Amino acid sequence: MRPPFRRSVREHLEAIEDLLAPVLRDAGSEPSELVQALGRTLAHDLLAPRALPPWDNSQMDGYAVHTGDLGSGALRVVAPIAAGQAAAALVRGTAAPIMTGAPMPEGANTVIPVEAANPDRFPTVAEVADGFTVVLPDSSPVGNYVRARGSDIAEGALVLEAGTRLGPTALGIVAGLGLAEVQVQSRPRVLLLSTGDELVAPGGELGPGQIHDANTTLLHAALTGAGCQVAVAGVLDDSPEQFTTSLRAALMAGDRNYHLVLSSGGISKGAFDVVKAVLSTHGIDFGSVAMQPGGPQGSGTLALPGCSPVAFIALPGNPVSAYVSFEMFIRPVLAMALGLPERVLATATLTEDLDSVPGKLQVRRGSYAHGTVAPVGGASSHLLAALAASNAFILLDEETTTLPAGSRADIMIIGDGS
Ligand SMILES: Nc1nc2c(c(=O)[nH]1)N[C@H]1C(S)=C(S)[C@@H](COP(=O)(O)OP(=O)(O)OC[C@H]3O[C@@H](n4cnc5c(N)ncnc54)[C@H](O)[C@@H]3O)O[C@H]1N2
Ligand code: MOO
Repeated sequence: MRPPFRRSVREHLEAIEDLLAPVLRDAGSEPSELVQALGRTLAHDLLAPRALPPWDNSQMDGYAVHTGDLGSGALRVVAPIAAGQAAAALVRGTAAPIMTGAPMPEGANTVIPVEAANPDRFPTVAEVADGFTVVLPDSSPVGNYVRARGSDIAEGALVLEAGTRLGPTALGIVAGLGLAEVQVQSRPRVLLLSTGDELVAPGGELGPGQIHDANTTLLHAALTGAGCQVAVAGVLDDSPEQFTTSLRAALMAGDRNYHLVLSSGGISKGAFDVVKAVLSTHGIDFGSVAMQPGGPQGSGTLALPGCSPVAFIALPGNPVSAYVSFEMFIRPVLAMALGLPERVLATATLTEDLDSVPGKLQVRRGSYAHGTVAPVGGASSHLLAALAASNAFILLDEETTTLPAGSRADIMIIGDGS
């Protein structure tokens, strides 16, 4: 057992990075169908297996012609080329009706939009058979309204880099290149547990002194939103023996190969703080971080006899403390590993005075809009409704003890937390 640590926010973030980043790097990859890959992270660089467009094609409904035939009077119109057809070579001195996306016939090097033709329409089949002619403008640049082969992406070019988070546009280009599957990073597998004999699952009846378990849902949703696959162990018993037995059973159940175990509660100075009591002798360091809320923290590689070693992060039990800790220490590491957008840091004009504890980063909850941030709720870490009404954290650094209304405050935009 090591003595309790005292860390700055930066030091604790570095400790979590050191713990988690190597584990996430080795999480492996798997194939995924395209829409199922939405929000997942590309495992390898993706090179274009073919050029896009795969051949020169028309950007307009019009006439495909050779520029050398313009300005020499009416041209005989030949059979039209539709999208999805192979085009016959253009005979010099003729004009081929061509539809948007249809392949350019060999021998044609420009497209005249139908609106610029005289007459400004396409002939019927019978008119073509009767020798329909068209008068086109005297000149047109070579390549006008022609979408050249490979002008979107050349064959073999890098389309998407490994680590790209796949959104609709990335998936669109993958589909456009004709690929039905994409190799994505496997989701980190997280085992989530809460502690506290006072906790009852949502939907359950409360006995005296009991409250509903908010953290399991809060952290489950936050982890899922950050690209993890979560297994819920539920609320483990507060007695050290029962806790150890249940934790071992949870680690051995399911597919077992967790990348991270995340707990909330049971880590401060209470008489029943079981997580700290049991795990400090099994490889987990506990201590305090200069942050409020989220002061008590634990982290390390859990070495429970009979179980494979696994990264373990112990968050404090107050719901706001647990969520702030997730945002400050866990999400940034997941974001780095999975290519998630990082939280935006900005400044905003504060609407009311705020006080802060010296020596700690104070993380207050706020509502941010149009360059202004209004504190929501007080500093207390049980204020779950105020957290839900916030879209930003207001960050008051270690040196700040008071920040008056009207001053610029540092904020971190969390949106709806997803
Ligand atoms: N003497 C001291 N007491 C406390 C200290 C301290 O330094 N000295 N630190 C306080 C701070 S700060 C925090 S944060 C909490 C952290 O306590 P624990 O991690 O041991 O958490 P618990 O005691 O189990 O619970 C704290 C609080 O949160 C509620 N809780 C816990 N889990 C859930 C859950 N899943 N869903 C909803 N609410 C939950 C629990 O009922 C308690 O009210 O310690 C302070 N005390
Ligand atoms: O850190 Mo506790 O998180 O201040 O409530």
